[in-house]
Amino acid sequence: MIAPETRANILIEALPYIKEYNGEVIVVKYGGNAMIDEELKQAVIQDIMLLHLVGIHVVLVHGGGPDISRMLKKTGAQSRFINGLRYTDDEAMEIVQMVLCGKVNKDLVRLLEGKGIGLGGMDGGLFRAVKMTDPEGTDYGFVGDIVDVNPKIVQDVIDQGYIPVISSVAAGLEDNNVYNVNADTAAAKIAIALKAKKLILLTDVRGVMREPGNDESLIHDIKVSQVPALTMSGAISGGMIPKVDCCVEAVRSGVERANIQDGRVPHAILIELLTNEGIGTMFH
Ligand SMILES: Nc1ncnc2c1ncn2[C@@H]1O[C@H](COP(=O)(O)OP(=O)(O)O)[C@@H](O)[C@H]1O
Ligand SMILES: CC(=O)N[C@@H](CCC(=O)OP(=O)(O)O)C(=O)O
Repeated sequence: MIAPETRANILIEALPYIKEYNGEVIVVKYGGNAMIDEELKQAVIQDIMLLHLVGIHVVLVHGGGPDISRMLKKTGAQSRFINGLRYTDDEAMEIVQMVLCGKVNKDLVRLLEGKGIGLGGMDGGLFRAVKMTDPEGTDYGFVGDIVDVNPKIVQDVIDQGYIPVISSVAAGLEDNNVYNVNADTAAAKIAIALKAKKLILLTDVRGVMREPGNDESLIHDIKVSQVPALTMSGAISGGMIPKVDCCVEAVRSGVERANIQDGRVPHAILIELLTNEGIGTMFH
């Protein structure tokens, strides 16, 4: 049982942080690997609701990679990842759109109990993408690189007092295709376009590790200028590659701070934003 004075003190301790973030946009990316447990999902939703009610404009961008892989498996298709991105053929693209814009998006919107509005990258011209390429000429199929962001629809939803819940698909800029976009990248793009104060990427590890798998090697904070050396060391692989890249892009483009943190910790968002217990890896 917590004494009433202690409870009041906890709230008062949060006051400077609430003042700092009041009226600001915070983009939270909630990854599929941290979404598996219903109790944790509920804790994430409670955090977002609390922040919303104290006047902090949370924009939720979600993943759903494991759900897509499960659904692909049901159809007999395999999932293949290259540099942390899903190779997406046209059949996979249909599943990606169904799972992300349908099941995952609407489940989160429902949990927000009337406060959430679901948006896909096609809504209101939010994201336009071209086919992803890289210097090696890798073919990723219908994986898109967002080249144009029109955040008006998201700002309108915020201005009307709702919480935007965004899925990472995009309309083709130069063709009629729909593209699959990594959700971390989509979160960074929207954070930049909305001039968000902070980008938080929730995942299933404590943050960026110097030695993956060794929790003791967690890097607490990192200057974006230090990232190339870290990448060269080979410490960053798989799904961590797009995460690190997009934190760097966000910070370089004016987002004050980007954080990669453990979505398996209950109330990780509140701990990061409203206490002095910074968790995870902070990019600045
Ligand atoms: N240096 C590293 N530090 C931490 N995790 C790493 C690192 N390199 C690779 N990873 C992997 O990246 C994964 C997170 O990416 P991903 O599975 O795509 O998460 P999400 O579904 O949350 O987007 C971790 O579970 C871990 O296996
Ligand atoms: C291009 C690409 O890889 N797209 C991702 C989109 C979903 C996503 O990013 O989900 P998580 O955040 O849960 O990993 C995919 O198809 O899995």
